[in-house]
Amino acid sequence: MKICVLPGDGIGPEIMAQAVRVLNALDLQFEMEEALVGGCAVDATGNPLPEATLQLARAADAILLGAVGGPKWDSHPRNQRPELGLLGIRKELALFANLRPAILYPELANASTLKPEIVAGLDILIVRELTGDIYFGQPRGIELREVNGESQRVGWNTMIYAEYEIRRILRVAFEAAMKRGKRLCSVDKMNVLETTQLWRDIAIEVSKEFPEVELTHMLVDNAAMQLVRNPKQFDVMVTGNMFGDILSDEASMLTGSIGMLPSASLNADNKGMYEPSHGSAPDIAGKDLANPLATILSAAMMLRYTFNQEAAAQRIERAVKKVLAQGYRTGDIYEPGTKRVGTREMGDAVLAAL
Ligand SMILES: NC(=O)c1ccc[n+]([C@@H]2O[C@H](COP(=O)([O-])OP(=O)(O)OC[C@H]3O[C@@H](n4cnc5c(N)ncnc54)[C@H](O)[C@@H]3O)[C@@H](O)[C@H]2O)c1
Ligand SMILES: CC(C)[C@H](C(=O)O)[C@@H](O)C(=O)O
Ligand SMILES: [Mg+2]
Repeated sequence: MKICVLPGDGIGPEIMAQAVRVLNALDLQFEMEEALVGGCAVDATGNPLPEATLQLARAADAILLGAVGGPKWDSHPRNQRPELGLLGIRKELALFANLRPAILYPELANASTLKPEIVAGLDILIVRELTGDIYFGQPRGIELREVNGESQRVGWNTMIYAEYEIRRILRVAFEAAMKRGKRLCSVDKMNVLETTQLWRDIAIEVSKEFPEVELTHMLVDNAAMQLVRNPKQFDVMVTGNMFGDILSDEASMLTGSIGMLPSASLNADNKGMYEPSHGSAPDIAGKDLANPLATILSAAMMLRYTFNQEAAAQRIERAVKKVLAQGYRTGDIYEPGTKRVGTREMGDAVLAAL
């Protein structure tokens, strides 16, 4: 089981260290190799995704990523943006299916931004398309154009989906729904955008292959509202790259914190990159404050989806549940009466629970 470990920037190395300790505590044989991606790779090589990193990622069975980016690189030219390292791996490895489970651990009911009775038992899976949409669409750019009789800078991007891209992510979502509550909500903006009119048409076509799943459609603005009004109406949600980015951050707060939301980014062969849904959290980086649980839970997803080690995945998930029951909390999920711990201590607690 070869794992390419990419700690990245900001809190990335701190949370990754805890996930690696947890993996090493299992009775499994991993070969782990670390490489640079993001801002640290820009600093070392000028390239957010050095060729050596890409090669290692290709050669590995799975990739574990911390986070990339930070203010240090905000004024770098666009081809040196740390985020390009992440987007580059997703695209190069065709990791088109991003699974983001938003699950409320009962111990965190009070950490949720919603009332306990609205979120109790929450278990939603957001299936986000990850290699298309406005993120990758061409043409794009910033240039001088004649507007209203004067020369002005204009910025533009292209929201584009080909039929095959929509079809394959819809199939992943329907298959996930088959294994869960058999309800799928497809989120689009078909009232305004042609791209998502096509999305809705194809969702309806693909639904014919899955007659047991109840397919509903929702416009993205309403979906954002419904997520905080009554999130338990959802089982599986499927949407495009950009809407999925936004809705999954929103959903994370229903579970208490973005520091709790893991993710799997899979290709057609279940090769995957596993990453927390949050970013490099520059405001708390280097202070031993970050919540490592999203990364640790991402490692559990890796064991489940790429390595078929369901028992080991559940062992990690039970350990996380246990440390929460024992009252351990990083600052993002802290409430009076619980034990506030740092990143490393949270890792210690998970190891002890294992
Ligand atoms: N997958 C990724 O690598 C990824 C994802 C999102 C953002 N980013 C990048 O991260 C940088 C910062 O972005 P941002 O501030 O918009 O989003 P962010 O997710 O990094 O942080 C948003 C807020 O959530 C908090 N937070 C995030 N993760 C946490 C954790 N594990 N524990 C406790 N608190 C946590 C942060 O402290 C911050 O207050 C940007 O450069 C952005 O592009 C990277
Ligand atoms: C860092 C950024 C490119 C990334 C995204 O938008 O996909 C992040 O926000 C995420 O959710 O993984
Ligand atoms: Mg995001």
